[in-house]
Amino acid sequence: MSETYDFLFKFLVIGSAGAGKSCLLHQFIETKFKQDSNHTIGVEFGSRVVNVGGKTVKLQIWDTAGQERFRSVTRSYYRGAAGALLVYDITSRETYNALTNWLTDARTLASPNIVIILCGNKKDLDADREVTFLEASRFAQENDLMFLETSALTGENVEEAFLKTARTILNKIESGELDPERMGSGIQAPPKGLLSLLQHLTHLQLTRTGCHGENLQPLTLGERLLPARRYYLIPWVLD
Ligand SMILES: Nc1nc2c(ncn2[C@@H]2O[C@H](COP(=O)(O)OP(=O)(O)OP(=O)(O)O)[C@@H](O)[C@H]2O)c(=O)[nH]1
Repeated sequence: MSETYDFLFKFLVIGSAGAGKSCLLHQFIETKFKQDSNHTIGVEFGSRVVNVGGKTVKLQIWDTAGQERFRSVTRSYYRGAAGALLVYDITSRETYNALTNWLTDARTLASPNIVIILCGNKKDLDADREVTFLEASRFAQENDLMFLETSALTGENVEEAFLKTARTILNKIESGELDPERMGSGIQAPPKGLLSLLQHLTHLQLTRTGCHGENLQPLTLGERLLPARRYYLIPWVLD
């Protein structure tokens, strides 16, 4: 089934293990709570086409593993992201304290213009709260982030978090602050080139090892293939 859309935005979901990233993605894509969610290994992938500000936008969402041991793998997926959900668990101060590290990674490894929304997840567990709304909203303000408290369990504010981020990116495109033509902006028009058409149809992504043989990275359009590198086709959906 072919889809048409005006823009494709690459999104990341980042934050500490157990904050509820996979459940948020699942709630957004399937409109239901993911029971028995296990730790994510590396990255998982989901996509959904939404209407924002009169435009059709395909959100290509990468759900990353929060566990430290996957950090080097997940970091290689940051490149070219247009938006990110930075997630902590309102019942876990530990996940809140780690936000600064996640934020530094996002700002340095993704595009400098990345639009980030802070999500205080597990809003339904208010009785066990360790982080107040006020404290987190101050953090968001100081760090130029949008902010919502969400619940992947009840679905509260989940759709809003993704749509608010997409709307902000669109506004930046319309005001000229973001250039969708710029490589690495995380924004694409529908697939035209052979590489993106192949990826779009097969859900396989062409990746390569980095300069020193480390981390798999997605290939960008127009990139030349080099004999010293190794190339792999990997599925977009990893679970
Ligand atoms: N009550 C409640 N529980 C939630 C919510 N979101 C996630 N959970 C639970 O929190 C646990 C972790 O959720 P995951 O979505 O797997 O967490 P994650 O951030 O993807 O974790 P990693 O993949 O290890 O990085 C699971 O037991 C979920 O059932 C929520 O909004 N409310």
